[in-house]
Amino acid sequence: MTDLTHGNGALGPSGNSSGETLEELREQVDQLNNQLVELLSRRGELVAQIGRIKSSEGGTKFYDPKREEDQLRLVRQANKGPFTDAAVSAIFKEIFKASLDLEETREQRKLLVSRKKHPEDTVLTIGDVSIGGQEPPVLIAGPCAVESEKQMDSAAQLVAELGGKILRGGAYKPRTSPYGFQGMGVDGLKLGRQVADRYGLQFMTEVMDTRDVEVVSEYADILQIGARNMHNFSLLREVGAVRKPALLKRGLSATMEEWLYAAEYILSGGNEDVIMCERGIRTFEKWTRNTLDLSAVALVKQESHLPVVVDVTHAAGRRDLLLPLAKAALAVGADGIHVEVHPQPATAMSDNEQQLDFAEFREFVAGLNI
Ligand SMILES: C=C(O[C@@H]1C=C(C(=O)O)C=C[C@H]1O)C(=O)O
Repeated sequence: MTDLTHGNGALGPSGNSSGETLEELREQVDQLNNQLVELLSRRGELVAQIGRIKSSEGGTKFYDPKREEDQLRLVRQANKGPFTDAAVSAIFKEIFKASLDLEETREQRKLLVSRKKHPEDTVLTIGDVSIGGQEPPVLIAGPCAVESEKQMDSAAQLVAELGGKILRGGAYKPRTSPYGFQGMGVDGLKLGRQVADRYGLQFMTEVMDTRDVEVVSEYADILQIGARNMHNFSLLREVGAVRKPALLKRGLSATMEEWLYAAEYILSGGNEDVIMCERGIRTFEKWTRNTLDLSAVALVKQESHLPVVVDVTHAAGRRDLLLPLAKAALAVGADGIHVEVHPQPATAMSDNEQQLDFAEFREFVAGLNI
């Protein structure tokens, strides 16, 4: 700074005392701007070179807060005013931010979930089930919660008979009230596994707690991450560290970007087998429990290579809309439908309003024609 203002004589004595006109002063400011831009460009070239060295050494983290802090200290020492140290620091922080963008090339900034990184559809193979790409849509069905051997056995038998491939059933239930049925825990996991095996189905169940990821992985074929846990980054990381497919429900009020970033947590941990599940979002509408966001299904399929399924049960929260919504979901490209079915929904320990009984489920599957 001192060099620029005094060293090369670009500026004469400042202020009106010099007798310079407004135009003359502005002319000098314009010249200085040009010099500043030239210096910034030279600085940018150097930073880009530093970025290339970091990449060639295998680095993926370009941000170096200590290096930035050291520079800020030197800059403050060099500052002779009239700008305050705080003002000069703020300007340099902006320069560091813009410089970081130069270091991280576009290629490196592409997300693992993105089609830009991975243009082909991801097709997951789970046992004898394939999901995604050109595969026919998959039916995921079962009770909301695992409640008993009898309940699970009858539901699984029907799901298998009607062509369902994946049996669902919660052993750990995220209930609004702490006094609501919380699930059977490990006993529920064991029951789900046994019954799924009995009918040649894959078993999907929710994992709510990082401490349960190991035990749930032991019994389940697919780990479900519920809408309320989509923002639970510790859980996402934990699921990213195991080698079990995960079904990631969209959070109640999550944007598509937040939902994709949540999936990125899992993929970046090394677990590439993620199924996205749209389950309705919270809106002002009261006649449905949630609003099914079909544009999210179509758009996430465009933006990402991951399979997308639609949970029609939670999307609307009412039985009369399940079939039309499921048809619409398939029409916009969903890779599967998720629906809850229970032998006696009226006495179910959770979600009585939404689960289909067996007759309704038969009708639903017949209407869906998958
Ligand atoms: C250029 C570097 O990388 C980043 C950008 C910096 C800058 O613009 O000065 C400083 C530290 C890093 O956050 C570096 O590490 O030197």
